Amino acid sequence: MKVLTGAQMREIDRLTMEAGIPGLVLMENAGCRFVEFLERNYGPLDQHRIVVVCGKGNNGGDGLVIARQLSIRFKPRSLDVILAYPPTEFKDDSATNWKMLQVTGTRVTRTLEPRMRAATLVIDALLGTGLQGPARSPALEWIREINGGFPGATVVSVDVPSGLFDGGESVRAADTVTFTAPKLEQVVPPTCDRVGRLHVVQIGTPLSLMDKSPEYWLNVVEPRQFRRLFEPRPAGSHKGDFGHVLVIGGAPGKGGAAAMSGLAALKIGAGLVTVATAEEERRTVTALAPELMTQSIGQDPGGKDVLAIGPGLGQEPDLAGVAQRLFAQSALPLVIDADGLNALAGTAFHGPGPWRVLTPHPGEMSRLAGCKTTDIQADRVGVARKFAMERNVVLVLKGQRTVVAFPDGRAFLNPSGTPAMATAGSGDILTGLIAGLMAQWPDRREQAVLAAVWLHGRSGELGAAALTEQSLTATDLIRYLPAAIRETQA
Ligand SMILES: NC(=O)C1=CN([C@@H]2O[C@H](COP(=O)(O)OP(=O)(O)OC[C@H]3O[C@@H](n4cnc5c(N)ncnc54)[C@H](O)[C@@H]3O)[C@@H](O)[C@H]2O)[C@@H](O)CC1
Ligand SMILES: [K+]
Repeated sequence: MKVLTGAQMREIDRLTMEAGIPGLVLMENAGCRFVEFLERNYGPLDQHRIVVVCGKGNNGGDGLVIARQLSIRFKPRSLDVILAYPPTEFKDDSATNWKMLQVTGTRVTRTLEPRMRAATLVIDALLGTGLQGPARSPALEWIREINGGFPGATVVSVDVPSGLFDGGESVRAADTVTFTAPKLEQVVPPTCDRVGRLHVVQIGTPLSLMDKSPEYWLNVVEPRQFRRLFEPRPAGSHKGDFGHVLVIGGAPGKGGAAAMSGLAALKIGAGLVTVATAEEERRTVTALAPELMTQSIGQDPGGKDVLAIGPGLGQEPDLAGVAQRLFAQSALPLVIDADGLNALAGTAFHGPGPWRVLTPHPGEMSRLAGCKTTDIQADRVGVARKFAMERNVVLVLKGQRTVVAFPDGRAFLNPSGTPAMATAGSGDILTGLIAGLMAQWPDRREQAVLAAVWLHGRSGELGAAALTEQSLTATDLIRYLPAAIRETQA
């Protein structure tokens, strides 16, 4: 699903209206979809005490539609509209809706009366995509009231939690019902933490307006993109149909990392997995899973379909040289992680053509890109995208909301994951999942990478729910992988 900036959303709205769909219709649809959401998730609505806080722009206009629809269709126990600005400031479609609301006799005030503090639902229609910079007075005071002034209420935001802006104060919503497409601030940290559950509803904007244009290059990962990868296999399948992964890593004392990558590749369905390690680590590998084959680290990688280089590889110059050579010369697709990335850092590497998937965490990314970790974290999407395009690689920048950037300029944000996954070996599992899926799906490698990233995060969420955030360890991700895979078929 596409993600839009506020400016892109305004442009799409403009094009929609230019195409002949009136703004008033869009606003009515927005309000109706929002009320339907409330009915489904918080119904029966006649049991609620509802306060709708409206700004003076079109977001406030949506709030006026919501109040009118609630009043006509549901008769809540109480319904109050608070106007943050004098009603004379409403313009165009919002002004029209102001007139229409008055016909319903709904109670409207400019101040918060003490009885309203007993509200059970607060609708935040103060500021939407028209926000410029951090929220200012008087909207700012209303944001604070919405967050702290209604102790028993659930806050549901219209389109965007009002004031959502990195470095600004905003509403902290339980749910956000957004129109047409997710907006950038709703899906990237730190602002994504204030959105609550995000629901995208359609209000009549033709999605074709953004489908084709390369200008709309940012997306969120959704399981429906890759559900085909987990459909039942043909009855006559054999292990040779599902690819052979070779994991190269496991220096002395680090065999576990390579073994975990190998196990993850097996558990995501690769037909065969071999792990190449230091001689003394080969038993660590087979002890973790007897299904894994082993070979020595210097042995020819021939006969494999995908190579995963780096888990526990260590920093021996010889091994760094192996990683650099394979990166530059191998005709096979490669996944490169950990010490494999450190081997590339500081060299002027450029993807030679066959798939090169790099999976850095922010620290590794800082070494690859030669900049500070704080600069990367300040613009994760921008840094990842630029790097993928310049170096002709697929870049998987790990962290909260992992970014997957492709060399053609498209990027995807992954919504799944939990801080429980900040634990040793979590990255080794991801490397194995990516390699294992790429080996099975040589014609669907993009979907394979996105699926691996999503499943990794979702397994973490399911595992943390069962085991606690503290007790989840990397191999638990593999235990919860089947449940995550099943969700893609739901
Ligand atoms: N065709 C459209 O444009 C549609 C727009 N819709 C709604 O309209 C919203 C966008 O409407 P608008 O562009 O009118 O903008 P908003 O309603 O988001 O806000 C604009 C108002 O906020 C004020 N403002 C801007 N920055 C501020 C700041 N930092 N602090 C305090 N006040 C600030 C502006 O002075 C302006 O009065 C969307 O989020 C959506 O809810 C929907 O009705 C659907 C159709
Ligand atoms: K809002």
